[in-house]
Amino acid sequence: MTTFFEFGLRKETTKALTDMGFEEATPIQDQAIPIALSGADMIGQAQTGTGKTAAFGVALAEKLEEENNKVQGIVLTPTRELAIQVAEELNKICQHTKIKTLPIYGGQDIGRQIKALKRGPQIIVATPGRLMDHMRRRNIRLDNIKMVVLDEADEMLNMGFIEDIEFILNEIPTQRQTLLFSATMPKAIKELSNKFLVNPKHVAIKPKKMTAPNIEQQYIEVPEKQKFDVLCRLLDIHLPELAIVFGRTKRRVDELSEGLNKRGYSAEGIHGDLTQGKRDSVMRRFKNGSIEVLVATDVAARGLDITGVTHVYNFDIPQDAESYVHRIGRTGRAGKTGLAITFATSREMGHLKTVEKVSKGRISRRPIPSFAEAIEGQKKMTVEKLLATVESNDYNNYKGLAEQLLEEVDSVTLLAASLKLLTKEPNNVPVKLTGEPPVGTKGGYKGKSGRGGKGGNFRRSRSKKGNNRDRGGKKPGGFKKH
Ligand SMILES: Nc1ncnc2c1ncn2[C@@H]1O[C@H](COP(=O)(O)OP(=O)(O)OP(=O)(O)O)[C@@H](O)[C@H]1O
Ligand SMILES: [Mg+2]
Repeated sequence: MTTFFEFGLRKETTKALTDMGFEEATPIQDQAIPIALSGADMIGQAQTGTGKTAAFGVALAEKLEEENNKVQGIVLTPTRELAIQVAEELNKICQHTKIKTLPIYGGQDIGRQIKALKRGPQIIVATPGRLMDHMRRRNIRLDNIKMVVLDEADEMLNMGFIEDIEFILNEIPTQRQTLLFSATMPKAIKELSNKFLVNPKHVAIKPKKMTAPNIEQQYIEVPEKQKFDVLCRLLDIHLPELAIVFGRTKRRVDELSEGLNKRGYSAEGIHGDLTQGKRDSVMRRFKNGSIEVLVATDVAARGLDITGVTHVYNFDIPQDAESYVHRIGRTGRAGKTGLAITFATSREMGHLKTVEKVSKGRISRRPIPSFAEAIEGQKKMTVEKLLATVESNDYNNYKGLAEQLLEEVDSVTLLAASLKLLTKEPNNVPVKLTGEPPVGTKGGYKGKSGRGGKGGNFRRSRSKKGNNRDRGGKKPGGFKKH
């Protein structure tokens, strides 16, 4: 394994990486950093959670001029949350230099962004739609751009951003360096790279399977109507630190988060119809642990790096293998382990097998957990909490009361009653979700063909019919959301 010192980086960059706790380069960093530093165009592919951000971040930190207050680097991301996160990571990597990174994305006050742009950031991390707004208003000059990074390039194509990306790239001087990153690289990427990259070097850390090795993958065959109860049981059994539950549509996400709250879980939803303020506050509270379950559409499937996500639940099976790989990749990052569980109805079993085959991982079958197992899980949690309180030594105010009670009731009875009180027994508050058609069968959504990978027409035509899936930056009528 290579340490960052071996790349011959300037000391400001190596110091920042050390401050960030990075000791050795990950395999993608090991291979991509020297190529990016050499000035070559590059296509970089490596599994989720393996440090692609820092791979291009280090190159940006090294190659841009800190004394020059013109925008010299642009990173495009498919979602707003990812733009914010990537900008944060780049600011960390550049913390000992004068290089500043600004995220610009839809839904945020444009006046504020204009002011921030005037302060002269060297790097901009943007969603395509909002960057184009600024370009049209001439708030941003792109003639000093030296390096362009397309993060999650394939997703930007899936979302129908192809014309926007072409428009943006056509406005940037051609002597720039262009880098393209993702964990998945479907064929459509080839056309884009043929058009906009010059003799790109391919760096692919491609193990046998697309999914990261430290994610345990399971599925449960469960009828649509039982999914919600099964999810609650699993949450009680697994006791995740933080969990992400993926639902297919915005309505689904709303109904699921409402239902989970009714059953006593602290859950919030995130999807593209919420205001940016709400999206930001949900993400903030999830990151700081005040929400335990994030319910999300695919808007949260790509790139998000949230420490503490131990479990991912595909409440609705993803549309295709790529979506599966990215969704489950929100756990098991940076060497940590994670558990991903996918629900499939009997009619979706064929689709599940296809996802398993294409992603080349093994998804093992698990039975529907019982109510008794759920109670056992909760009891375990109570005992853990109780023992932690014993350890903390912070109960002396209660000792007198305990002695009084022990004069009346025997110790086992008292403790058993206390344990019952402390245990959140699974409740059965009725929760009704609107049914979703199965994926991969007639009447449902079709795997790949439904993604509109090339032209993006899918997105627009579906939205006209009132589909409320969450892939797509363009509202009917051609407005852009991102
Ligand atoms: N060399 C390193 N040593 C230790 N941790 C690292 C290193 N490089 C990156 N990380 C950490 O690993 C985590 C995942 O990195 P990152 O988000 O860049 O992954 P990614 O490859 O872009 O994944 P995805 O495909 O999901 O976008 C981050 O928390 C990051 O800070
Ligand atoms: Mg990433």
